[in-house]
Amino acid sequence: MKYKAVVFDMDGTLLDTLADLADAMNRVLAEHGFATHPVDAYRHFVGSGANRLVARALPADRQDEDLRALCLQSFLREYEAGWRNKTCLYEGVPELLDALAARKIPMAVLTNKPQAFAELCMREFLSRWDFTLTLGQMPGVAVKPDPAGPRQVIRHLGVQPEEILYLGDTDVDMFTAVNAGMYPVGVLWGFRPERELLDAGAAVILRHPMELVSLLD
Ligand SMILES: O=C(O)COP(=O)(O)O
Repeated sequence: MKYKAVVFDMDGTLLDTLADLADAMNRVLAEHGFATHPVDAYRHFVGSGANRLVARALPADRQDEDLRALCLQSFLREYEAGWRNKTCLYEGVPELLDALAARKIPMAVLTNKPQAFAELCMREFLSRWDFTLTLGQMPGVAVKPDPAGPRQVIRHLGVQPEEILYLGDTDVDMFTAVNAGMYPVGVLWGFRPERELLDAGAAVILRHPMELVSLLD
């Protein structure tokens, strides 16, 4: 078998978190008297960490540092209050994780979600499965697509980068896989379109989670 481990992105790949993220940020925007965004707009705001989500959601002419920092704190507070209201596993993900577990394939999560929320989500939605590591965004550590996070995950898994399938739903995820030497697998059930994933280097595109299993044979 060519591939020995699977690393997953979280938001838009394992979990549909879009509505809870959007609701939290829209509450912050409303609090400041700014226009809110439709939930679908957040498909393009999520993926590069909470800092970038806040900056992308704020009005273009209100990007001053202090306001961004204040809104980031408010966003984290609001998200803490509502992170599991509408969030759920994508259809087919439990079956895929069961299939990987049955084959004893080591699994890990690498996400730009703040570490504390990544851990909460793992406990709430993914505790049935054994993950070697969950690595989220931490202060002072560069977010994906920087290769620092992937290197840490690869070390923990104890396999070569080219033996790892990295599944993600955004261009950032594909760049992350390419930068770290992992095999970039784009998924279409998440937040972004196929064209973006292909342009960012996706080697293969999945329409349903169980399609991953054929890459392991
Ligand atoms: O940007 C985020 O907050 C999370 O994004 P990711 O799980 O797709 O890395």
